[in-house]
Amino acid sequence: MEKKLGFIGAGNMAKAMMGGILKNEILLPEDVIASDLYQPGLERTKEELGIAVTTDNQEVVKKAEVVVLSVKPQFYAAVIEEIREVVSEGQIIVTIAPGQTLEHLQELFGKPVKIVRTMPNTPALVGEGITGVCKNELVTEEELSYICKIFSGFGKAEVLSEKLMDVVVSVSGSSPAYVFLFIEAMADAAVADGMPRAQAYKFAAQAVYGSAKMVLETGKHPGELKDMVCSPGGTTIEAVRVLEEKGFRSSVIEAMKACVKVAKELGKK
Ligand SMILES: NC(=O)C1=CN([C@@H]2O[C@H](COP(=O)(O)OP(=O)(O)OC[C@H]3O[C@@H](n4cnc5c(N)ncnc54)[C@H](O)[C@@H]3O)[C@@H](O)[C@H]2O)C=CC1
Ligand SMILES: O=C(O)[C@@H]1CCC=N1
Repeated sequence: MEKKLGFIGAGNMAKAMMGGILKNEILLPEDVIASDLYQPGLERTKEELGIAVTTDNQEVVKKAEVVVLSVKPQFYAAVIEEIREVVSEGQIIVTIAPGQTLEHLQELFGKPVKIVRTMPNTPALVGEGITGVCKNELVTEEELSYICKIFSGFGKAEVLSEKLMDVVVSVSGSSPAYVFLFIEAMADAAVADGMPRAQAYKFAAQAVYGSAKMVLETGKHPGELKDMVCSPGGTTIEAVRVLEEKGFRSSVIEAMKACVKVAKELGKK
């Protein structure tokens, strides 16, 4: 029998995960419950997904064997304080917040609790997410596999060492935002050169999608794939020259280092 899955906080990330889990039939709507402080949002989620909803966080813990804490990192301490007494030994608490280490979470609970720390991303909504996963010593390998199965319902899930979790924030948790900026910028340029807006998004997004697929499916180095596009004396190498001149790669690297820094700082709060 499948375990019931609960979400405390039914915002963007929780809805992306629930959408992926239900669409791919990993769980049925009756096996999912979510709580939030914001009642109108909850009612919409109930209508859209057919799941049970409540404004009582403790009810989620009482009804679900696996509970995902899907509030902002700054609300973790308050939510844990609210639910810690009703969390039982056999339950699994899944976290999705940057910076919140297993050690810190354990301290907040103040008692032994099975915790799986993860970092998903919003492409979960369309079944193309990727999630980094690690666990504390109370979680068995079988339980970890079960959590990975749930996360695989909306993309890929990979177990890794906790010290890499801040990197996962920058390379996949936050990175859809940089990719959307990139797509928007490409579309703006296409519009500037006369293409209708909707068509520009389609062409830019499909080019990003196809390029990502080439990296994943050919196994070729991204540099080699880039070289395949650059004809001698052609259009692409000229665009590459300008991107290098404007510090494109360095901007991405610096932005991601800033992202990791904030993830580490969030863990100290
Ligand atoms: N949005 C993203 O792309 C990603 C977000 N995350 C993490 O997911 C978590 C949630 O982020 P988002 O969904 O983006 O935020 P959000 O603001 O969209 O959702 C958070 C929800 O929690 C609710 N909430 C606040 N306090 C609450 C409480 N005491 N009890 C119950 N519900 C409460 C809010 O009303 C809101 O609906 C954060 O920890 C974030 O770092 C992780 C990976 C990607
Ligand atoms: O911006 C944030 O803090 C969260 C974590 C990863 C994506 N969104």
